[in-house]
Amino acid sequence: MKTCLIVQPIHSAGLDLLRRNGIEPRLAPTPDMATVAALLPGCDAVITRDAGLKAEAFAAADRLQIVVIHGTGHDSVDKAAAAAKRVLVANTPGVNARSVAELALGLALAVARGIPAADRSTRAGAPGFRESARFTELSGKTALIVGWGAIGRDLGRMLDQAFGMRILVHSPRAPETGGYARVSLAEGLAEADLISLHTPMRDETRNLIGAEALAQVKPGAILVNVARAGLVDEAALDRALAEGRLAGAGLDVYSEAAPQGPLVRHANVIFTPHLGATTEDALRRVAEAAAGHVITALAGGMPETALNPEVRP
Ligand SMILES: NC(=O)C1=CN([C@@H]2O[C@H](COP(=O)(O)OP(=O)(O)OC[C@H]3O[C@@H](n4cnc5c(N)ncnc54)[C@H](O)[C@@H]3O)[C@@H](O)[C@H]2O)C=CC1
Ligand SMILES: O=C(O)C(=O)COP(=O)(O)O
Repeated sequence: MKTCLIVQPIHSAGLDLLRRNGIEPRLAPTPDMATVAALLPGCDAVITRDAGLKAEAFAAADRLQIVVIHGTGHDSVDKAAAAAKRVLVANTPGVNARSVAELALGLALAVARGIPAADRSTRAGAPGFRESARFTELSGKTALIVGWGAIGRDLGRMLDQAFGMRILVHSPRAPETGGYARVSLAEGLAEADLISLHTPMRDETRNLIGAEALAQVKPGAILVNVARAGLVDEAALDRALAEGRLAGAGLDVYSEAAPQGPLVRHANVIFTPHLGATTEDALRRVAEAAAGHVITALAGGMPETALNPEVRP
């Protein structure tokens, strides 16, 4: 019997698919790497989410053939350790894009209309919220999409088709922009009323939105980050918010320290706990796609989305 370690819970549809193909899922009780390393000996495959798989866990692997990242971003898996152990790494790109784009849209609207603050005020029975509210429409305004991939494209089209927004695209390597204007980051920041981040986390994108970028934003812009925490310098964002340079920010991803840090004092910052792909629809699709990659690899095949196919000549 082959075994697949499930580092963080996934939709039961993926677990059922594994079992129907003779692969036993083994569920880690917690995703910390010491626990994962203790469970890895004897496992043929791993499915992991944002906890990834780190070098200390790879060190414990004795028959591991494939690690599948449940999702798109693969920054959480140690690729060098995988290569050293000749373990395939695959992800499920694009499968969750619609859910993530919908959350980005939701965060943009929630900031634009102060929905969480309005809810808190209503529940507290506090008077005067309506009278003091000064919010804005998205319609007819300009959106900058940073990273024109599966999610950025989906969001850009929704903002265009549903709100008539002018779409600017900053994505240096994207082959096409669907006819929308391609801009430098500085040009986009200067013009956009909504800035939405959809690039992978890499060395080159770390702190992409830092003090320099935030000094260039159009006053009153909204920032949405549903990509990765490291794209935004949180101290610089805190200063920009304190100085009133932004209307607010919607953050699905943020540093571990953020919920105890200065950003929470801003009522116009909305946090969601990495919920972009957490819909019944996306969770089911991604779990099935991840299980499919495990089944393919353990049968001797190459998953279409393998990130390091060279480990198996
Ligand atoms: N909050 C959540 O639950 C989720 C977050 N994500 C994050 O969103 C990211 C994007 O996801 P997808 O759109 O599916 O990926 P994708 O790979 O389809 O698109 C990424 C795009 O970013 C562009 N890009 C790369 N470097 C860039 C740079 N320096 N500046 C501007 N653009 C750059 C690429 O050319 C590509 O067009 C993922 O890497 C992941 O980190 C993805 C899914 C769920
Ligand atoms: O796809 C991604 O990169 C994500 O961040 C979503 O991850 P998840 O499927 O929710 O574990």
